[in-house]
Amino acid sequence: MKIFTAEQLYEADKITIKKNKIASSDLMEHAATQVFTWIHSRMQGAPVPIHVFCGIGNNGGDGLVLGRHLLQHGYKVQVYVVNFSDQRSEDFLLNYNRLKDAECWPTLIKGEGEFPKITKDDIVVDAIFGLGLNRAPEGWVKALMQHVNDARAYTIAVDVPSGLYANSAPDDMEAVVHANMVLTFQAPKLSFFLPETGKFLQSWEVLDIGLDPEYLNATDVTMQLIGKQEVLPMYVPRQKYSHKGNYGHSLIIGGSFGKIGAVSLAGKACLTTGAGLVTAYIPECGYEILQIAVPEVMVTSDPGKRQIADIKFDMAPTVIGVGPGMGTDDQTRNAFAEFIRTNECPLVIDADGLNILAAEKELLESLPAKTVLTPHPGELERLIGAWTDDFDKLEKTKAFAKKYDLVIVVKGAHSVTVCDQKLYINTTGNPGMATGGSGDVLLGMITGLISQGYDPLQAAVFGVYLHGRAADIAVNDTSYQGLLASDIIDYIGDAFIDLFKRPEPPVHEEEGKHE
Ligand SMILES: NC(=O)C1=CN([C@@H]2O[C@H](COP(=O)(O)OP(=O)(O)OC[C@H]3O[C@@H](n4cnc5c(N)ncnc54)[C@H](OP(=O)(O)O)[C@@H]3O)[C@@H](O)[C@H]2O)[C@H](O)CC1
Ligand SMILES: [K+]
Repeated sequence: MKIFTAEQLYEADKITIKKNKIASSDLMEHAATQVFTWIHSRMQGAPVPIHVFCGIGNNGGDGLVLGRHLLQHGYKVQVYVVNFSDQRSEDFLLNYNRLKDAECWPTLIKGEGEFPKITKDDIVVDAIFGLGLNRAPEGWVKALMQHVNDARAYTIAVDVPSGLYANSAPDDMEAVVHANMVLTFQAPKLSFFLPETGKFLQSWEVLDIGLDPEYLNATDVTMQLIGKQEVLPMYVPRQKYSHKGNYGHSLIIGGSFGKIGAVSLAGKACLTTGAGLVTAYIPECGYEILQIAVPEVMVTSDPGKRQIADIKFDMAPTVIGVGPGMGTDDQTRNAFAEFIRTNECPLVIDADGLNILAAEKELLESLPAKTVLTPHPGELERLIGAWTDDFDKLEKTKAFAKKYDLVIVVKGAHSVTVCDQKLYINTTGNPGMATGGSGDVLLGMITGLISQGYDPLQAAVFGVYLHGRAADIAVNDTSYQGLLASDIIDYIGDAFIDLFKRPEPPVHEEEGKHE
């Protein structure tokens, strides 16, 4: 699914109005009616108090239209105008009058003493600010937002939670409405998926407000949300008359005394994702462990007993996954550096491989084009330096990926794959995956996909999706707490089967405020 910037959505708005020869108020009526229908189909007329807070722009206008429909359908609704400015938008004013014509007089809020009482059993609709926010909410407006948050009522935000921008960091983290549900117009916004801003919402749903499909289709975006629909076309079916030689030979390099398990996990995940053959290259101490732990994986041992000391192998791998459990001992560091300088095979690099790259940045110049790096935030920071916020982090990652022609998977609740100035935001996965070894499994899976012929970007995007999906299916049996990295491997097969099963659920749960 495409993620548009606020600027692109405003443009779509204009084009739709012009092309369809409609008034902007018609678009507002349509958009807000969708919000009403969403609420009405769930509440079925229940007499629960609903507080609709409207700003003075078009987001507020949406709130006024919603208030009118709720009122006309007999809901117990109170509409407030958060009167932070006299510069009311035209469509706000039109709908303000329509609301009055429907015998509803909104309550004007002009300061702190005028906040209504909200109980936690009420419903709040936040239509204070939308895409037009251009500075931090201050004074009593900020206090009102906090008053709404403190009430802990079920809160539905129109388009975006007030205080959040679509594609940049909020100016004030204390001045953001916490939403249980965001009913967002036409397309999800980037801020819904990044850790510092995604925490302000629990769930989101897109309402199709009928913006010009031609414009939306033709407009190039730099951000995409990756779900089943996006990965299905990448899937390459297994051919009947194929053999293991058709699916590549992966080499996994890593491991050290006490961390041979990382290579077992990566090797097994690589095979389970479909690689034809997998060889593990590990220090001598791991030889028997690995042969017993994963009999399907072949093992070549390094001359180093407890850690890798000199990377030399007598085979021609299709792809190499390197780093898991490898350590950063001096000998290993030198061996890794020498390997990187001479290697020409496609690479996937994680963990200590990334740490050595961060310490010896000149090695980055020697990486093959489209090498896949899979850093967690700590590893990423060592590579690209500090960032000011999540949006800056992605900009810096884009620049870094461009400089060295890399595919970078920024791991997190929504892992983001960065390549060629584009962002691919994953939708699968769950907090159970915050457990030792799940990164090793991901490295193995991406390596296994490249082994079969997926190009590195597709392998990263598809691998991240499958990894999360396997864990999502697994937690039904294991719970979040009980999920082990090896369980993710056990469910990779189910994740493949699931590609051809049921459609995606419409509601997207985020890690939200309400613990
Ligand atoms: N195509 C669509 O997606 C549609 C969107 N709709 C809705 O319209 C909003 C965007 O509406 P807009 O009027 O552009 O902006 P807002 O309502 O978000 O903001 C209103 C004004 O508030 C002022 N402002 C901004 N920041 C602050 C602040 N921190 N404190 C006080 N005031 C602030 C600003 O005016 P200024 O002149 O004061 O700068 C804003 O203009 C979109 O989100 C949808 O909900 C349509 O209804 C349907 C189509
Ligand atoms: K809002």
